[in-house]
Amino acid sequence: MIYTLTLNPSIDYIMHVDKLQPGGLTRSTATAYYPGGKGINVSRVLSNLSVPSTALGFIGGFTGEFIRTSLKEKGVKEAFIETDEPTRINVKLKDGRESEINGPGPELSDSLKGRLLEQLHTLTPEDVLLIAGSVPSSLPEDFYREIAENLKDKGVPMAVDTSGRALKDLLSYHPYLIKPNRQELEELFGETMEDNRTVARYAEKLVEEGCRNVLISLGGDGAVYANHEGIWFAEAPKGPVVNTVGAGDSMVAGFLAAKEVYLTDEEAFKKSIACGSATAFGEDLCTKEEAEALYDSIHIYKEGERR
Ligand SMILES: Nc1ncnc2c1ncn2[C@@H]1O[C@H](COP(=O)(O)OP(=O)(O)OP(=O)(O)O)[C@@H](O)[C@H]1O
Ligand SMILES: O=P(O)(O)OC[C@@]1(O)O[C@H](CO)[C@@H](O)[C@@H]1O
Repeated sequence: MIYTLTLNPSIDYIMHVDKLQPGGLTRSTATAYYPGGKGINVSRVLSNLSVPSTALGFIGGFTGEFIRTSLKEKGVKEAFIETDEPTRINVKLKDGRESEINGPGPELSDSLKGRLLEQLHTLTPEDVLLIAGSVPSSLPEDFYREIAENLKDKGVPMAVDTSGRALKDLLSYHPYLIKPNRQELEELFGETMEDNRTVARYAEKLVEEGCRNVLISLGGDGAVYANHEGIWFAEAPKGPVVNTVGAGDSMVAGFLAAKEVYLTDEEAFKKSIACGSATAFGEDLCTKEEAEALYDSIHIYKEGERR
């Protein structure tokens, strides 16, 4: 079973505006709301791709209830731990650009934290644990490391989509998959990476450090994928960009879904791009059909081989 962990879920409240009036009243032209948080997005896309998963993390209040109900309707299993305070609402403002205001999330006590660690201890090497998103400020900054340390002797494969200190902390635990975007990769190595060849060298470095599958997402520029057998490049399909929130999560879901049905690494890479771009081209996270429609148009090539 794939378990997705979202420490700080959200309702994503999308607000379209013609022109934002800072300090004044702006009337939104259209709104929508979706269950959000990176792990939850991965679970939602997995469900669209007919791959079961269980969503874990902390939720609470009326906002948490909305997430529970939405996941139930989609047939996503969940085993959330209830918080006293409500789950946060993250505002995604669209005025031709995309601006995001993410809430801090509820206070999480030591006892809630302990319950999560106990829950995670029941996972087995046949499972995959996806760790995604920021660590809420009420938890220790190195909480992901604590989780990894706790699972160290259990052989649970970990897929990681986080940034900064949390990402750095997890590298030494040899994750099954990591998916930094360009900015997160630059932050990790303290280098600016202008071209994809440079990105590839750092992806290779991460493989040498023990990450089994390294997916670097490059937004509209596509992606780079590295494992112990080589490095692949892909351009992103061209299309009308409607919403990139969750594009990276869709990418992770596409990769994990492909590996669940034993597709090759190259096919998994292609599927990850198809899912990421299909999400970027739609209002909500991609459906199976939307991702399939893009799959054949994606050309990938291996470093050292003819394009
Ligand atoms: N403008 C775009 N055109 C086509 N595809 C895109 C575009 N932006 C994103 N994508 C697709 O989505 C994938 C992930 O995008 P990106 O690098 O923006 O992830 P991210 O920064 O992790 O996103 P997020 O954190 O918002 O989920 C890309 O590899 C690509 O396949
Ligand atoms: O605050 P975090 O945990 O870093 O990110 C949360 C978030 O921005 O990430 C998802 C998109 O990837 C959204 O659904 C959600 O609002």
